[in-house]
Amino acid sequence: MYLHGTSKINSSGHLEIGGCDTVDLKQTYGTPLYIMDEALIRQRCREYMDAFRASGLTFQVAYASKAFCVKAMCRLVDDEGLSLDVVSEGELYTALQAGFPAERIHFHGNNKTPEELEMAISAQIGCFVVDNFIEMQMLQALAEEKNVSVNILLRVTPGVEAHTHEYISTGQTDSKFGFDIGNGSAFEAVKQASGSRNLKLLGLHSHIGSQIFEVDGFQLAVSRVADFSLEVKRELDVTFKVINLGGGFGIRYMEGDTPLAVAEYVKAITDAVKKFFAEGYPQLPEIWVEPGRSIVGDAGTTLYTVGTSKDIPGVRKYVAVDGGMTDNPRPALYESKYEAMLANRGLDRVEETVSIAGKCCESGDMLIWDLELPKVNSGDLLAVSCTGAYNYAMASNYNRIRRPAVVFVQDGHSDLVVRRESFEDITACDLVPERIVKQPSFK
Ligand SMILES: Cc1ncc(COP(=O)(O)O)c(C=O)c1O
Ligand SMILES: N[C@@H](CCCC[NH3+])C(=O)O
Repeated sequence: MYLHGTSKINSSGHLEIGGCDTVDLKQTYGTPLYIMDEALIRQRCREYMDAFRASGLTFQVAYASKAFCVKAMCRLVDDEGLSLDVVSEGELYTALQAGFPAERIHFHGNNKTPEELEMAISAQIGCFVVDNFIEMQMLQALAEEKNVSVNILLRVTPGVEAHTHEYISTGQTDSKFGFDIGNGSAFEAVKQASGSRNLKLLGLHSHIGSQIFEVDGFQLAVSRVADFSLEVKRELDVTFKVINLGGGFGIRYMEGDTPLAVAEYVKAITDAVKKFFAEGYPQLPEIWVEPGRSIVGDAGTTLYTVGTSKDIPGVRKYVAVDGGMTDNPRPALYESKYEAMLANRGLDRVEETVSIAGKCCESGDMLIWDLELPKVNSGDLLAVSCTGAYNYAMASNYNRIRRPAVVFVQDGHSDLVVRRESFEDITACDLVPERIVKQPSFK
């Protein structure tokens, strides 16, 4: 397994992250456990901020909180000076509860409810990324009612097909998100937004997809957005102050993955902005981006305890862990691949090829196929790397499995940032109608 950030094998042969021995972490917190390398998260935040500073452009880096949104993470991101992108009232609530400055919060989503818009207006967030005409009308009406002016960006689909899994590709014309540049709907949206009384149109937003390794898709998106901005300037005399180019920068999950360094992505984007907005545009726009996965993805490791196994001679050996698709649905959803190792036996040599099964009542609940490990025993610890993004965030209670705890580790200290769910949590929202009430059979 590739060792990201501060991960290393210590002299006892144990995986250590942030100076914490994972065998000790299991003793303290139990498994499954998400372990987040705080130093690596901070390093990634700084890589973005430094690269943008070097570009000389005015910028905002908004962490896409959908990747991993808990209060401690919001605090950390604020501490590093980033902005925050939220897509629901739940994420907004978490950010506000964490004391994240509202003026640096951007609100996304293709179906924001009136309640969500109200909540965000009342909180005086920095910007709404408006996705469609119905939302624009709703937002205008609510802002007018409250007699306030709200900042907006219009989300456009630039007609760029990102080279990634089709379920996480979003910039193409046939997408549920945004106003299409190609069919005139983006132009109409600019016309309406720039004419509205209570909406302050700052600019455009484009996001082409996720886990992208090449820069050409981003460069093409910048050129399409720049062409469109010039058209809008010419036809409507509207100038954009801000261009938001979304997130999507890829990370290394597996050996064959070849992401660029953060600085290279940023340079490609900022150079493209300088190039395509150079001619005919009154000023270089402010550039905003929204990285999620590339801030937290490789900082996360999930620690499991091995339970049962099933050997089918000549076919395959299944080794089951105490988690699965409930804490990491990505293999089942996207056929995502992960690397893993035995965290308590990091120096032992490889002896067998096994497939890692989750504990859900679902044949598709497989975390890793054909993984080379030392001879695995019940009670061993399995560490799966690169689980910081879209794992805890997409976790579920399927089979009424309790969501794991999350710890931040740094310099030999561990801090619990999300406690493990309890049985009470699992049944907290259940109600039993009076007519079928019976005393609980288990306390
Ligand atoms: C609008 C928007 N912004 C930002 C992101 C973050 O993407 P990533 O985690 O790939 O950086 C996403 C998710 O793909 C998104 O939909
Ligand atoms: N949730 C996806 C990516 C989509 C992100 C949001 N647009 C993943 O796990 O890779």
